[in-house]
Amino acid sequence: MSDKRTLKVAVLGCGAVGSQVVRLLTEQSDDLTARVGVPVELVGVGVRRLDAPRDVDLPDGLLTTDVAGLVARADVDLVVEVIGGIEPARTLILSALDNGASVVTANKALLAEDGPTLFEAAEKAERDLYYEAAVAGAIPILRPLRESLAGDKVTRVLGIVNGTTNFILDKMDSSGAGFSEALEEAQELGYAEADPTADVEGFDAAAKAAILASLAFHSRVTAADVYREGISDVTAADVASARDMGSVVKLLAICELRPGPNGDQVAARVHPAMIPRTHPLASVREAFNAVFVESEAAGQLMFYGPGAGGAPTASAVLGDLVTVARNRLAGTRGMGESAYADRAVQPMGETRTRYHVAIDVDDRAGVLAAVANAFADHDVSIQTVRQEGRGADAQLVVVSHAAPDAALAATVEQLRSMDIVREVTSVMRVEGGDE
Ligand SMILES: NC(=O)C1=CN([C@@H]2O[C@H](COP(=O)(O)OP(=O)(O)OC[C@H]3O[C@@H](n4cnc5c(N)ncnc54)[C@H](O)[C@@H]3O)[C@@H](O)[C@H]2O)C=CC1
Ligand SMILES: N[C@@H](CC=O)C(=O)O
Ligand code: NA
Repeated sequence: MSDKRTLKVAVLGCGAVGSQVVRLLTEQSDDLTARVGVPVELVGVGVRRLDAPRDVDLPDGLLTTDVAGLVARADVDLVVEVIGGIEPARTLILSALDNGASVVTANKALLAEDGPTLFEAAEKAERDLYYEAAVAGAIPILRPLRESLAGDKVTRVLGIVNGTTNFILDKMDSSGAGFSEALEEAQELGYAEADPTADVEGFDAAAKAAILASLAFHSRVTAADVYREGISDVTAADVASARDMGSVVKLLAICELRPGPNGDQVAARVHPAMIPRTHPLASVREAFNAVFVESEAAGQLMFYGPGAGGAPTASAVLGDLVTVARNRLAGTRGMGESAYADRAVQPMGETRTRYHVAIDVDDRAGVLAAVANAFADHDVSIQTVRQEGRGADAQLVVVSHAAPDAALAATVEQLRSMDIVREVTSVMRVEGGDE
């Protein structure tokens, strides 16, 4: 047990999350002292500009633009990094660890791009590196994967891990709005950034998928290993087509253990998918997040709550801070990275998925057989076929059984090249039902 009388904390960044971390640290100072065992003292807040407007009243003298100097202070025990992005966040975290501080971060982009460098530095320095806030904000999901489920075998993690895209898709479903209209509303309400690319194109969710897959399957998975498609091409017709099937479109982060030639592989992907309205993830509305975990012994678990926003994210940061502070006082460390399994990553083309394909066709003899043959040519089995309309308005809606994604993509290519197919109007993967 350490004989420290006070734990000194530096917060780097005072934006949406940082300002709420600072507020909670000061407002809940007495409770934090009781929970940790010694006073937790905020000794500095590193910012880019001293005169920027902030959502929190800071005690005098705490702000500094000398962020590197703050991290280098010998008396700082714990550094909270909530600047975001790759640099200078990476250098600051590495320098904090090197100086003997423990680190709490919410930086999913950095963890997904270069997590191993950070974990190795934490290991070398014998310090904690915690990051619960990086995935699904306030929802406790990384700790359950790392600790509560450490005795089980997780086989699948299926999540709605981006609030902005869930809000947009929910709007498109509930009001029939198009993508641009729904995005505009998300921006007006402050969910989406002025530049919403990271959210809308799935980069944010892919970073979170990499972190989830690494922890769930005890392997190193980076953002580059995650197949990614965003929602900017999802049309009102896709959403309506899902509704006709009793389904809803969601941007899903899917991490699975899949059989490979030399044992189980990790498959990690982010893309829009249709899921049945009866699936627990279908009821996740607006900007909420949820993560559905399947494991061998526990079965199915669902974690739900606010996945974004300053205060919810700060809640997760403070939870880590208390744990890391307690560890530090006890002279111990929590479990770091667990990458012993070292599983290979399965290429997307080999990953088994299911497709929903809506096709405008001429309603004449032989059309159905020709469409079915296109699927058969790629060894893809059809689960259901529905015909809507007649004559020039005929539409076939085909849902496949599971097949390698490359075979399904090739089937769609072939359909697009066929004379009897006027247009392939909707192509989307299907999740959450029988394979
Ligand atoms: N906002 C959210 O809902 C969530 C955010 N996160 C993560 O939390 C982190 C922070 O996000 P936000 O607070 O939303 O971002 P933000 O953009 O509101 O805040 C970042 C702050 O860092 C400051 N900053 C930038 N460079 C700096 C530097 N060199 N030195 C000192 N300060 C600097 C910026 O001026 C800004 O005030 C990011 O890693 C983000 O991915 C994680 C979960 C949810
Ligand atoms: N931009 C993210 C914020 C949290 O990570 C989201 O919309 O979910
Ligand atoms: Na979380």
